[in-house]
Amino acid sequence: MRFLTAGESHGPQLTGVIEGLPAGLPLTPDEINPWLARRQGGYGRGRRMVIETDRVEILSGVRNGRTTGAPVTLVIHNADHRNWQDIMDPAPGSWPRKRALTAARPGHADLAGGIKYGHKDLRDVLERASARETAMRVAVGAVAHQLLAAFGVESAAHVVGLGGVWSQTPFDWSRTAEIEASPVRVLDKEAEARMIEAIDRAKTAGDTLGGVIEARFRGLVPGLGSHVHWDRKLDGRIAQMVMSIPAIKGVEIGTGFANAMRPGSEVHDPIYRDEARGYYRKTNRAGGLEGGMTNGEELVVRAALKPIATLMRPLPTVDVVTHEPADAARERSDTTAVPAASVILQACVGIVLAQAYLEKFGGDTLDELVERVERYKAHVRAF
Ligand SMILES: Cc1cc2nc3c(=O)[nH]c(=O)nc-3n(C[C@H](O)[C@H](O)[C@H](O)COP(=O)(O)O)c2cc1C
Ligand SMILES: C=C(O[C@@H]1CC(C(=O)O)=C[C@@H](OP(=O)(O)O)[C@H]1O)C(=O)O
Repeated sequence: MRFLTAGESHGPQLTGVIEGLPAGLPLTPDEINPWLARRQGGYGRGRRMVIETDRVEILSGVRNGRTTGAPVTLVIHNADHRNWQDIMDPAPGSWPRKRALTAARPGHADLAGGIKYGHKDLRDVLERASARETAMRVAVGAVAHQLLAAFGVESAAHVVGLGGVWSQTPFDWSRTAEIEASPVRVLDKEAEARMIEAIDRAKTAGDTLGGVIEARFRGLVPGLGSHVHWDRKLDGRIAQMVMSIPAIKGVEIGTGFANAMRPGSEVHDPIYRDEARGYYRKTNRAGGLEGGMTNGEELVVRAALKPIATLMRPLPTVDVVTHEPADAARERSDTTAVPAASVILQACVGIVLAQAYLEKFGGDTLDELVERVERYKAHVRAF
């Protein structure tokens, strides 16, 4: 399964094309729209999220609510486009353009993208660099999760830390509804209040915040990915996907960073087996991955999100037209996007896992795939 996304933040729409889905997968907008709503939520988002109510349209590859095996085309319209039509479509050759952005924002793609593609109006860069693109990636991730659900895989995501405040309440599968109801997607109520205060303080100060997020998957078969070649190792593929999410600057599997400072005897998860459970571990510091493969334990992926680059109290920069010192451009912006990013992380890791299932089990129809997965589960139990 592969996919492409296209579309600018303030253009008419985002488009996604997914190729390689099996036939027979139940799929309607109802499976995707709740993911889009979850991604739009979260305390600390800017006014753009008030303008948009993201809804997906499925334009190809599905009939009667099931995939046909043909490429699936997804569309999400940008409601804000109506306010940006003339800005997005300036007369050819006109300069200066309306709302041209020339004071490159430190931390955003503006300067490097402007130099690389020869744009002096850095809006030509930001329109595609914008995390608006993640709306379509989450839609693709929702489709991936439809597939994972057919194999018995469940997932969840939450915020571990935000703006210097750590949640002290560990993740709990029986409390995912509380995570969904929390404005900052944490279980720890005291931390939640302090995170909200931190966001309010940052907003008043014209500043922004980052944080740490976590996605979890259970029900995965062991042996997704492979140890035999670098580009088939699942941890590497997950890291690539996760690092491609805007503003994510670190990725961790299990307790990866803490493990680095402990002796092996306190890190590696001893192996047990009984008839009811098969092979299992009492600890999961490896986060469900060993040797580039799932090991049958819960997959735990963490990521570090830097603070939003656009500051209302701007940092020093240089104007790329005048070459004079300037204050960085100020655009309508989020104060933090950490809660939203946890949903993006969950969706995106789901894409890599769905790809790994399709590679391992093949098949042109969902029925074939499910049958092969079940047969493999029997092999795992007997091994
Ligand atoms: C959900 C989400 C929303 C974001 N919103 C903003 C924003 O409003 N303003 C901004 O400057 N950056 C925002 N970002 C981050 C930028 O898109 C990102 O920092 C930029 O594209 C540069 O890429 P890099 O941080 O990966 O290097 C957001 C990121 C995510 C994941
Ligand atoms: C539009 C989304 O996020 C945007 C990501 C973003 C950025 O620079 O990455 C900048 C902001 O865009 P705008 O200038 O239109 O307010 C965010 O709102 C979204 O998540 O759907």
